[in-house]
Amino acid sequence: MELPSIGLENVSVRYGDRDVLKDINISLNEQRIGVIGANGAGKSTLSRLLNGLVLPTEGSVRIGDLTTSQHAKQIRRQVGFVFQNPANQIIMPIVSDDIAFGLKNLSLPKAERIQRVNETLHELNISHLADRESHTLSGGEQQMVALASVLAMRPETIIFDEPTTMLDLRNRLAFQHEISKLSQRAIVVTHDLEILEDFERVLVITDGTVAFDGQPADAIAHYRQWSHA
Ligand SMILES: Nc1ncnc2c1ncn2[C@@H]1O[C@H](COP(=O)(O)OP(=O)(O)OP(=O)(O)O)[C@@H](O)[C@H]1O
Repeated sequence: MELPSIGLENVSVRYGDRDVLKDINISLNEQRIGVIGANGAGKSTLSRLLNGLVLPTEGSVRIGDLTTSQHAKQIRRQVGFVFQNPANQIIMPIVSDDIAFGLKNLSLPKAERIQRVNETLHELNISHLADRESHTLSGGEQQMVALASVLAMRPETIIFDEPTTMLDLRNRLAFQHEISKLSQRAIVVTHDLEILEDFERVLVITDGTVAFDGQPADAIAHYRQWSHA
């Protein structure tokens, strides 16, 4: 799969008189990218910029030839987002309907929609949840269903905002395995440093800037050192 380059050029995000992200310039071409840093550093804001959920106050965010300010709708199809709180993402009362929901917008034939739902449930080892009422799921089960809904859409890039917070060890490993298999690009915001071990690149965000950008082990060492200071 040819992955479009993601570029942030002179990007700042301001809320009121507060600079949450400050003049960020980065180009993302890797397939597995982690984003770590302290609470409130700006990680979620950065991740939300990448599919146009947040627009820059200054500068531009480019996905291939498209910019989030001008091509929000096209970019939403290319860049999926798995929210930290799955309750924000699950829409339909029954799990399999929820996973099928987004597929309707892709104009796929019904048989293919059903097949994709089943395949995705199977890949994530959650086929047993297919007929469950969404509101009766545990937090971790909801997180897996939210993940399935985005995976079923097969976007080129998937952004995960703290995807493992509610997962037990087994589901965390299933998630990690799923990420390692993806042909898509995954950008993962997390406090769970272990899941980034095999990633190609990790950004450390400190106070609205990219304080470190490199290999996972070096980025984690930088973050640990910063946290102890
Ligand atoms: N819509 C908003 N309006 C005002 N301030 C905001 C808004 N969204 C985020 N912020 C502020 O911007 C800062 C960065 O928030 P962000 O959610 O990006 O941090 P984070 O690094 O993801 O933190 P955490 O690890 O706690 O999730 C925080 O101080 C937050 O309060």
